[in-house]
Amino acid sequence: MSRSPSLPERPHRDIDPDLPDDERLEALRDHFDDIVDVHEQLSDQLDEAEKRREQLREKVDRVERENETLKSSSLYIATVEDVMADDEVVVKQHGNNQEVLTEVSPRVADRVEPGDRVAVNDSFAIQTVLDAETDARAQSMEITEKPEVGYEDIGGIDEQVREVREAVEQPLSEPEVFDEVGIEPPSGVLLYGPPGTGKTMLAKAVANKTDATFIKMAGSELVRKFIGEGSRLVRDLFEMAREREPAIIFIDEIDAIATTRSESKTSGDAEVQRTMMQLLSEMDGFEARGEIRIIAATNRFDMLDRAILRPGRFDRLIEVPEPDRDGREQILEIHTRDMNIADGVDFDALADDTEGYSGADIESLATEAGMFAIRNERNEVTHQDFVEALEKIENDDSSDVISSAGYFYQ
Ligand SMILES: Nc1ncnc2c1ncn2[C@@H]1O[C@H](COP(=O)(O)OP(=O)(O)OP(=O)(O)O)[C@@H](O)[C@H]1O
Repeated sequence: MSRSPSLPERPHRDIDPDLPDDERLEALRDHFDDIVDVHEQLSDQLDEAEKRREQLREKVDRVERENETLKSSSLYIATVEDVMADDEVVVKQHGNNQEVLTEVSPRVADRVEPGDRVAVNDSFAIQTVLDAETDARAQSMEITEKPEVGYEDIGGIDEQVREVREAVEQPLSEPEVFDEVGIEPPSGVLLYGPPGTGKTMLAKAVANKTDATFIKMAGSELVRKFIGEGSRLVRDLFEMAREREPAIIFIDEIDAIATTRSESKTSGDAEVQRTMMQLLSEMDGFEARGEIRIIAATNRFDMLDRAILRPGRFDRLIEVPEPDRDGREQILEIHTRDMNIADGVDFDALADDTEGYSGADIESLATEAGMFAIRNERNEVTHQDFVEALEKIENDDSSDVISSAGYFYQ
C-alpha cells in the first residue's frame, strides 16, 4: 500500500512595509512565485491521488466481478501442470484429463505453483487456488464423532429401527454371530421414502449406539459443487472412514449420483457416471464384515440405477414411510417431551388432524405451537396453541409442502 505524499510547506515571507516600493514589489513577486510553485505541487498531488482512486475503483470493480462469478457459477477442478511467463499456466482438468493453456487471474497469479489444485471457470481461467478451507473434501463431508440421536428419539418407525439395527448395528457390535452362522451381513443399506421421515436420524442413531464415527456426504454436493471432483471425493470418503473405524458412511440423496442412465451424453452425465462407478468399485472391494458400514438414503427410489442394488452393493432396502396415526402420536410425544404442555392437550386428536405430516412436519408443528404460547405471554402450551399452529402451517403450505400424494416430490 503506498503512503500519501506529504503536503508542501505553506509559503511564508515577512515583507517589511517600510521597504522601498521596488524592493517590496520584488519580494511580493517572489512570494507569488512560491505560491504558484506550491499550487503546482498540490495540483500534481491531486492528479496523482485521482489516478490512484481510479485504479482502486477499477480494482474494486474487478474483484467484485470476480466475486460474482465465483458465487454464481459452478467451477471445475484442475491441477496446475506448468506455470509460464505472462500469467499463463497449463492446467489439467480433473475428470476428463484435458490439458489447457490458460490465464491466471492477476489476483491469484503469484500464488499458483505446479501441483496446486485450482478451481477454473467455464473458460478455464483460474479463479481460486484450493487450500484446506476451500477444499471440496472439507466442504462436502460432515463428520460427527458421536451424533446425539438415540433410538428413543425416533417415533413411529419401530420396524425400520429393528431392521437397521439388524443390518448395520449387529455386524458392528456382534460380528461373530455372522461368522458362526456363516453368512455375510448386508453390504449396504438403502433407506428410501419421503423427506423428513427420519432416515438421517436412523443412520445417526446407529452410529451413536455403536460408537462409530458418522460421516455424511450429500450426493448432490458430490456432483454439483466442484465438477470433476466426484470420484475423488468418493475415494476420500472411504479413506476417511478407514482412518476412523468403526465408521458409518451415510450418503444422503444418493439418487444424485445413481440415477438411471439418461440418453444424452453431456459432460455432466459423464461426471455423474464416473462418480457412481467409483462408488460401486469402492463397495465391491469392501470387506462386508469390516468395521465400516454404509447407509444411503433417497426420496427418489423410482429414479435409481438398479446397478447399485445388486448383491454386494445396496442389498438391503428399507422403506421409511410417512408415519401412520399412531406413529404421528408417538412423534408428537417425542417432540413435546421437553415442552411445558398444559393438561388439556389431546395428542390423540392431534394425531388424527395431522394426516400426511412427516416427522419433520410434526417437529415444526410443536415449535409453532410453542411460539403461539410465547406470543400470548404464557409459559404453558395449550391445545388451542396446537390448533392455531396447525391452521398456520396448513395456510403457509397449502401449495406443496404437506402432501400425502406420494413421496416423489422434491
Ligand atoms: N420418525 C421420526 N421421529 C422423530 N422425529 C422425526 C422423525 N422423522 C423426522 N423427524 C424430525 O425431522 C427432522 C428431520 O428428519 P431426518 O433428517 O431424519 O429426515 P430424512 O428422512 O433424512 O429427510 P430428508 O430425506 O429430507 O433428508 C429430525 O431432526 C427430527 O427432528
